[in-house]
Amino acid sequence: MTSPKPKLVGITGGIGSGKSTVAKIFSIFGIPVYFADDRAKWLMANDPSLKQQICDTFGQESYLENGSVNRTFLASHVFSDEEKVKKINSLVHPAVKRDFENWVTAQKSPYILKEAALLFETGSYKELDKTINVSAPLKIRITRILLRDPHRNEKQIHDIIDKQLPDEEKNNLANFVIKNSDNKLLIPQVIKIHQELISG
Ligand SMILES: Nc1ncnc2c1ncn2[C@@H]1O[C@H](COP(=O)(O)OP(=O)(O)OP(=O)(O)O)[C@@H](O)[C@H]1O
Repeated sequence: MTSPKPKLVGITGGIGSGKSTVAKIFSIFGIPVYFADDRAKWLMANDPSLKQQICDTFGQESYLENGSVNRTFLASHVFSDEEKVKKINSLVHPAVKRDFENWVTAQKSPYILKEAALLFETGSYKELDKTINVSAPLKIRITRILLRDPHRNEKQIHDIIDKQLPDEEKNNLANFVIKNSDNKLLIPQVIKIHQELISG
């Protein structure tokens, strides 16, 4: 007998909102989590067909001689140009979609989580059954990012924030909102959503 397909739940949030932290709490409760942004990086470095497409589009310089991604080249020649960002996304997103679909078929759980920074911005939330937005005040997010990534400065963080939907819009689109300010406990909020997802 085949087990029923798990419910697909997206978890997102602006930079530094704590979506990875919250996703890790769900995974401690035994819920499988697909970290889409990490997986996209892995696929760019390891999927032969995606690597070939990237080389064909942006040149052999996209990879170093040892086969690893040439981050310096991509940062200055691809990620700095909006049209090229769209192009590379049009190569990476289908690869992630296929990889996610393969991964889902192997999961035995009432629901699984897909963690991604741009779930609403890319429209990929439409392929999911439910969504969770992790929300935190901007000031707290910036403080936490500067602590986590000391190499970043506030301007770089604001540049990323400007490319993301505002928190209020994401809260309106999401089925569930987890508040991650300093005075809110995460685990009770995770338990409540977990119970709704397994009973609904
Ligand atoms: N409730 C909290 N209290 C204190 N620190 C927190 C809390 N939640 C998250 N953090 C810390 O804030 C930082 C950002 O959290 P996390 O990496 O989970 O965010 P994210 O939304 O996944 O970020 P990004 O979009 O950059 O990947 C991390 O260092 C994390 O440990």
